[in-house]
Amino acid sequence: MMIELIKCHGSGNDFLLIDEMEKDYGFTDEGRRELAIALCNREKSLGADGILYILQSEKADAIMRVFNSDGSEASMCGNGLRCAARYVCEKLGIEQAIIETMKADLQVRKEAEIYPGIPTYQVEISPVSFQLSDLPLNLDRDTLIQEKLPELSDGLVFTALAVPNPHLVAMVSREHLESGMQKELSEKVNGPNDLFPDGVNVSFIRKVGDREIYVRTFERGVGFTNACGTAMSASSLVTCLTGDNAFEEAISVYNNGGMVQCVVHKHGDTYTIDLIGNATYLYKAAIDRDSYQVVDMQEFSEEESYKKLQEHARAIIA
Ligand SMILES: N[C@@H](CCC[C@H](N)C(=O)O)C(=O)O
Repeated sequence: MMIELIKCHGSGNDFLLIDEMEKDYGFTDEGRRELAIALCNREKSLGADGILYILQSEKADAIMRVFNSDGSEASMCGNGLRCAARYVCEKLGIEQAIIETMKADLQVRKEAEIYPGIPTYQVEISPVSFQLSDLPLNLDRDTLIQEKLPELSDGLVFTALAVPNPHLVAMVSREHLESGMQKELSEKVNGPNDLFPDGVNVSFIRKVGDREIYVRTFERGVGFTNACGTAMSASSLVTCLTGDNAFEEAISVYNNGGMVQCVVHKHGDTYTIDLIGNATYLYKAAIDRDSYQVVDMQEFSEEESYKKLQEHARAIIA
Protein backbone atom coordinates (compact mmCIF):
# COMPACT_ATOMS: atom_id res chain seq x y z
CA MET A 1 0.00 0.00 0.00
CA MET A 2 1.20 3.52 -0.79
CA ILE A 3 1.12 6.46 1.60
CA GLU A 4 0.47 9.75 -0.19
CA LEU A 5 1.89 12.93 1.30
CA ILE A 6 2.66 16.56 0.63
CA LYS A 7 5.94 18.11 1.74
CA CYS A 8 5.17 21.66 2.84
CA HIS A 9 6.57 24.41 5.00
CA GLY A 10 5.64 27.47 7.02
CA SER A 11 8.67 29.78 7.41
CA GLY A 12 10.96 26.89 6.48
CA ASN A 13 9.58 24.81 9.38
CA ASP A 14 8.91 21.76 7.21
CA PHE A 15 6.35 19.01 7.46
CA LEU A 16 5.01 15.95 5.71
CA LEU A 17 1.24 16.27 5.49
CA ILE A 18 -0.71 13.01 5.33
CA ASP A 19 -4.44 13.07 4.63
CA GLU A 20 -6.24 10.35 6.59
CA MET A 21 -9.63 11.78 5.55
CA GLU A 22 -9.02 10.84 1.94
CA LYS A 23 -7.59 7.38 2.59
CA ASP A 24 -7.97 5.19 5.65
CA TYR A 25 -4.46 3.96 6.32
CA GLY A 26 -5.58 2.35 9.59
CA PHE A 27 -2.70 3.96 11.46
CA THR A 28 -2.40 3.34 15.19
CA ASP A 29 -0.74 6.05 17.31
CA GLU A 30 2.34 3.84 17.51
CA GLY A 31 2.28 3.66 13.69
CA ARG A 32 2.03 7.45 13.40
CA ARG A 33 4.93 7.80 15.83
CA GLU A 34 7.10 5.28 13.94
CA LEU A 35 6.32 6.95 10.62
CA ALA A 36 7.36 10.33 12.01
CA ILE A 37 10.68 8.95 13.24
CA ALA A 38 11.35 7.15 9.94
CA LEU A 39 10.25 9.75 7.37
CA CYS A 40 11.49 12.86 9.20
CA ASN A 41 15.05 11.52 9.33
CA ARG A 42 17.02 13.94 7.12
CA GLU A 43 19.92 11.52 6.51
CA LYS A 44 17.94 8.40 5.65
CA SER A 45 14.57 9.59 4.36
CA LEU A 46 12.61 12.62 3.12
CA GLY A 47 13.40 14.66 6.22
CA ALA A 48 11.10 17.11 8.03
CA ASP A 49 10.53 18.71 11.42
CA GLY A 50 7.33 16.70 11.86
CA ILE A 51 4.29 15.02 10.33
CA LEU A 52 0.86 16.66 10.14
CA TYR A 53 -1.90 14.05 10.11
CA ILE A 54 -5.23 15.37 8.80
CA LEU A 55 -8.28 13.42 10.01
CA GLN A 56 -12.05 13.62 9.83
CA SER A 57 -13.61 15.62 12.67
CA GLU A 58 -17.11 15.25 14.10
CA LYS A 59 -17.31 18.90 15.18
CA ALA A 60 -14.95 20.84 12.89
CA ASP A 61 -13.84 20.80 9.23
CA ALA A 62 -10.88 18.54 10.04
CA ILE A 63 -8.52 17.45 12.79
CA MET A 64 -4.78 18.21 12.71
CA ARG A 65 -2.46 16.02 14.75
CA VAL A 66 1.24 16.87 14.92
CA PHE A 67 4.06 14.42 15.54
CA ASN A 68 7.56 15.86 16.05
CA SER A 69 10.53 14.24 14.30
CA ASP A 70 11.39 12.30 17.48
CA GLY A 71 7.90 10.70 17.45
CA SER A 72 6.45 12.73 20.34
CA GLU A 73 3.02 14.27 19.77
CA ALA A 74 2.69 18.05 20.13
CA SER A 75 -0.52 19.72 21.28
CA MET A 76 -0.16 22.47 18.68
CA CYS A 77 1.94 23.66 15.77
CA GLY A 78 1.40 27.15 14.36
CA ASN A 79 3.41 26.84 11.14
CA GLY A 80 1.93 23.39 10.59
CA LEU A 81 -1.58 24.72 11.16
CA ARG A 82 -1.13 27.19 8.29
CA CYS A 83 -0.20 24.29 5.99
CA ALA A 84 -3.14 22.24 7.29
CA ALA A 85 -5.41 25.30 6.82
CA ARG A 86 -4.41 25.60 3.17
CA TYR A 87 -4.84 21.89 2.57
CA VAL A 88 -8.28 21.72 4.21
CA CYS A 89 -9.58 24.95 2.62
CA GLU A 90 -8.46 23.91 -0.87
CA LYS A 91 -9.79 20.38 -0.42
CA LEU A 92 -13.21 21.60 0.74
CA GLY A 93 -13.29 24.62 -1.61
CA ILE A 94 -13.69 27.12 1.25
CA GLU A 95 -11.81 30.24 2.38
CA GLN A 96 -12.07 29.71 6.13
CA ALA A 97 -12.40 26.68 8.36
CA ILE A 98 -12.30 25.38 11.90
CA ILE A 99 -9.59 22.86 12.61
CA GLU A 100 -9.71 20.67 15.69
CA THR A 101 -6.36 20.35 17.48
CA MET A 102 -5.48 18.47 20.66
CA LYS A 103 -6.63 21.21 23.03
CA ALA A 104 -8.79 23.60 20.97
CA ASP A 105 -10.85 24.06 17.82
CA LEU A 106 -9.10 26.88 15.96
CA GLN A 107 -10.22 29.32 13.28
CA VAL A 108 -8.12 29.48 10.12
CA ARG A 109 -8.56 31.46 6.95
CA LYS A 110 -6.98 32.38 3.64
CA GLU A 111 -5.35 35.82 3.77
CA ALA A 112 -3.93 38.39 1.37
CA GLU A 113 -0.43 37.39 0.23
CA ILE A 114 2.23 38.28 2.80
CA TYR A 115 4.68 38.68 -0.10
CA PRO A 116 3.99 38.50 -3.85
CA GLY A 117 3.08 35.02 -5.09
CA ILE A 118 2.95 33.39 -1.64
CA PRO A 119 -0.13 31.41 -0.51
CA THR A 120 -0.88 32.95 2.88
CA TYR A 121 -3.07 31.79 5.76
CA GLN A 122 -4.02 33.21 9.14
CA VAL A 123 -4.44 30.86 12.07
CA GLU A 124 -5.65 31.39 15.60
CA ILE A 125 -3.19 30.62 18.39
CA SER A 126 -5.19 29.89 21.54
CA PRO A 127 -5.72 29.17 24.42
CA VAL A 128 -2.91 31.05 26.16
CA SER A 129 -2.01 30.30 29.78
CA PHE A 130 0.69 31.60 32.09
CA GLN A 131 -0.09 28.97 34.75
CA LEU A 132 3.07 26.94 35.24
CA SER A 133 1.00 23.80 35.79
CA ASP A 134 -0.13 24.10 32.14
CA LEU A 135 3.40 23.71 30.71
CA PRO A 136 4.27 22.08 33.16
CA LEU A 137 7.14 23.94 34.88
CA ASN A 138 7.89 22.69 38.37
CA LEU A 139 8.56 25.76 40.52
CA ASP A 140 7.16 26.68 43.87
CA ARG A 141 4.96 29.44 42.38
CA ASP A 142 2.11 29.86 39.87
CA THR A 143 3.67 31.94 37.06
CA LEU A 144 7.02 33.07 35.69
CA ILE A 145 6.60 36.37 33.84
CA GLN A 146 9.71 38.41 33.05
CA GLU A 147 11.73 36.95 35.89
CA LYS A 148 15.07 35.29 36.40
CA LEU A 149 15.38 31.53 36.55
CA PRO A 150 18.76 30.99 38.27
CA GLU A 151 18.61 27.24 37.59
CA LEU A 152 19.12 28.12 33.90
CA SER A 153 20.86 31.49 33.76
CA ASP A 154 22.06 34.16 36.15
CA GLY A 155 21.41 37.01 33.73
CA LEU A 156 18.47 36.24 31.46
CA VAL A 157 14.88 37.19 32.22
CA PHE A 158 12.33 34.54 31.18
CA THR A 159 8.59 34.19 30.61
CA ALA A 160 6.95 30.75 30.62
CA LEU A 161 3.63 30.28 28.81
CA ALA A 162 1.51 27.64 27.13
CA VAL A 163 -0.17 28.49 23.78
CA PRO A 164 -1.15 25.71 24.52
CA ASN A 165 2.15 23.90 23.84
CA PRO A 166 4.85 24.94 26.31
CA HIS A 167 7.25 27.83 25.69
CA LEU A 168 10.05 29.51 27.58
CA VAL A 169 11.12 32.82 26.04
CA ALA A 170 13.74 35.45 26.80
CA MET A 171 14.58 38.78 25.20
CA VAL A 172 18.27 38.78 24.46
CA SER A 173 21.09 40.69 22.78
CA ARG A 174 22.89 39.73 19.56
CA GLU A 175 25.78 38.52 21.76
CA HIS A 176 23.49 36.09 23.59
CA LEU A 177 22.28 34.74 20.23
CA GLU A 178 25.83 34.25 19.03
CA SER A 179 26.89 32.43 22.21
CA GLY A 180 26.10 28.74 22.72
CA MET A 181 23.81 29.62 25.62
CA GLN A 182 20.48 28.82 23.94
CA LYS A 183 21.59 25.35 22.83
CA GLU A 184 23.04 24.54 26.23
CA LEU A 185 20.00 25.55 28.27
CA SER A 186 17.54 24.08 25.75
CA GLU A 187 19.25 20.70 25.86
CA LYS A 188 19.14 20.84 29.64
CA VAL A 189 15.37 21.47 29.82
CA ASN A 190 14.62 18.97 27.05
CA GLY A 191 16.61 16.14 28.60
CA PRO A 192 15.79 14.42 31.88
CA ASN A 193 15.31 17.36 34.28
CA ASP A 194 13.20 18.36 37.27
CA LEU A 195 11.99 21.74 35.96
CA PHE A 196 10.27 20.77 32.70
CA PRO A 197 9.36 17.08 32.92
CA ASP A 198 7.73 17.18 29.43
CA GLY A 199 10.38 19.44 27.87
CA VAL A 200 9.73 22.93 26.49
CA ASN A 201 10.24 24.99 23.31
CA VAL A 202 12.92 27.60 24.05
CA SER A 203 13.02 30.93 22.16
CA PHE A 204 15.43 33.82 22.16
CA ILE A 205 13.94 37.12 20.92
CA ARG A 206 15.87 40.13 19.59
CA LYS A 207 14.15 43.41 18.80
CA VAL A 208 15.24 44.46 15.30
CA GLY A 209 13.10 47.57 14.73
CA ASP A 210 9.80 49.25 15.32
CA ARG A 211 7.18 46.43 15.41
CA GLU A 212 9.89 44.02 14.23
CA ILE A 213 11.44 41.17 16.19
CA TYR A 214 13.68 38.21 15.38
CA VAL A 215 12.93 34.87 17.07
CA ARG A 216 15.06 31.72 17.11
CA THR A 217 13.61 28.57 18.65
CA PHE A 218 15.00 25.29 19.91
CA GLU A 219 11.97 23.05 19.52
CA ARG A 220 11.05 20.31 21.90
CA GLY A 221 11.21 16.98 20.07
CA VAL A 222 13.21 18.43 17.16
CA GLY A 223 16.08 20.82 18.07
CA PHE A 224 16.77 24.16 16.34
CA THR A 225 14.29 24.69 13.50
CA ASN A 226 14.07 27.49 10.92
CA ALA A 227 11.03 28.82 12.77
CA CYS A 228 8.31 27.81 15.21
CA GLY A 229 4.89 29.40 14.76
CA THR A 230 3.63 28.98 18.30
CA ALA A 231 6.98 30.30 19.58
CA MET A 232 6.75 33.41 17.37
CA SER A 233 3.21 33.94 18.66
CA ALA A 234 4.23 33.46 22.30
CA SER A 235 7.22 35.77 21.76
CA SER A 236 5.03 38.47 20.20
CA LEU A 237 2.74 38.34 23.22
CA VAL A 238 5.70 38.71 25.59
CA THR A 239 6.94 41.79 23.68
CA CYS A 240 3.48 43.33 24.08
CA LEU A 241 3.62 42.68 27.83
CA THR A 242 7.05 44.33 28.06
CA GLY A 243 5.83 47.35 26.06
CA ASP A 244 8.24 46.70 23.18
CA ASN A 245 5.24 46.12 20.90
CA ALA A 246 1.55 46.94 21.14
CA PHE A 247 -1.59 44.83 21.32
CA GLU A 248 -3.80 44.85 18.18
CA GLU A 249 -0.92 45.97 15.93
CA ALA A 250 0.80 43.75 13.39
CA ILE A 251 4.29 42.69 14.46
CA SER A 252 6.70 41.41 11.80
CA VAL A 253 8.47 38.38 13.18
CA TYR A 254 11.66 37.41 11.37
CA ASN A 255 13.16 33.98 11.69
CA ASN A 256 15.84 31.87 10.03
CA GLY A 257 13.32 30.59 7.48
CA GLY A 258 11.57 33.85 6.57
CA MET A 259 9.01 36.02 8.30
CA VAL A 260 5.43 36.02 9.57
CA GLN A 261 3.14 38.58 11.11
CA CYS A 262 1.52 38.28 14.51
CA VAL A 263 -1.31 40.33 15.98
CA VAL A 264 -1.84 39.90 19.72
CA HIS A 265 -5.36 40.44 21.05
CA LYS A 266 -6.10 41.16 24.71
CA HIS A 267 -9.56 40.21 25.94
CA GLY A 268 -9.62 41.25 29.61
CA ASP A 269 -7.19 38.88 31.29
CA THR A 270 -6.91 36.50 28.36
CA TYR A 271 -5.08 36.64 25.06
CA THR A 272 -5.30 35.20 21.56
CA ILE A 273 -2.84 35.65 18.72
CA ASP A 274 -3.30 35.71 14.95
CA LEU A 275 -0.37 34.08 13.15
CA ILE A 276 -0.19 35.07 9.48
CA GLY A 277 2.27 33.64 7.01
CA ASN A 278 3.09 31.35 4.13
CA ALA A 279 1.82 27.83 3.54
CA THR A 280 4.14 26.61 0.81
CA TYR A 281 4.03 23.25 -0.98
CA LEU A 282 7.32 21.70 -2.10
CA TYR A 283 6.28 18.37 -3.60
CA LYS A 284 3.81 15.53 -3.36
CA ALA A 285 5.03 11.99 -3.09
CA ALA A 286 3.89 8.40 -2.70
CA ILE A 287 5.79 6.18 -0.26
CA ASP A 288 5.73 2.41 -0.05
CA ARG A 289 4.22 1.67 3.34
CA ASP A 290 6.52 -1.26 4.16
CA SER A 291 9.88 -0.08 2.87
CA TYR A 292 9.27 3.70 3.20
CA GLN A 293 10.83 4.02 -0.28
CA VAL A 294 9.66 6.91 -2.45
CA VAL A 295 7.69 5.53 -5.39
CA ASP A 296 6.57 8.75 -7.03
CA MET A 297 7.39 12.44 -6.55
CA GLN A 298 6.05 15.57 -8.26
CA GLU A 299 7.42 18.99 -7.43
CA PHE A 300 5.40 22.18 -7.06
CA SER A 301 6.97 25.43 -8.29
CA GLU A 302 6.19 27.64 -5.27
CA GLU A 303 9.63 27.85 -3.73
CA GLU A 304 10.95 30.45 -6.22
CA SER A 305 8.53 33.11 -4.90
CA TYR A 306 9.26 32.08 -1.34
CA LYS A 307 13.02 32.62 -1.84
CA LYS A 308 12.34 36.32 -2.51
CA LEU A 309 10.63 36.66 0.88
CA GLN A 310 13.60 34.89 2.47
CA GLU A 311 16.07 37.31 0.87
CA HIS A 312 14.04 40.22 2.25
CA ALA A 313 13.99 38.63 5.73
CA ARG A 314 17.74 37.91 5.70
CA ALA A 315 18.51 41.54 4.86
CA ILE A 316 16.48 42.72 7.88
CA ILE A 317 18.11 40.41 10.41
CA ALA A 318 21.71 40.67 9.10
N1 LIG B 1 6.91 24.05 14.94
C1 LIG B 1 5.71 24.13 15.64
C2 LIG B 1 5.63 23.55 16.99
C3 LIG B 1 5.79 22.04 16.92
C4 LIG B 1 5.61 21.40 18.24
C5 LIG B 1 6.70 21.65 19.21
N2 LIG B 1 7.96 21.09 18.80
C6 LIG B 1 6.25 21.03 20.54
O1 LIG B 1 6.59 19.88 20.84
O2 LIG B 1 5.52 21.73 21.26
C7 LIG B 1 5.04 25.48 15.47
O3 LIG B 1 5.17 26.04 14.37
O4 LIG B 1 4.33 25.94 16.35
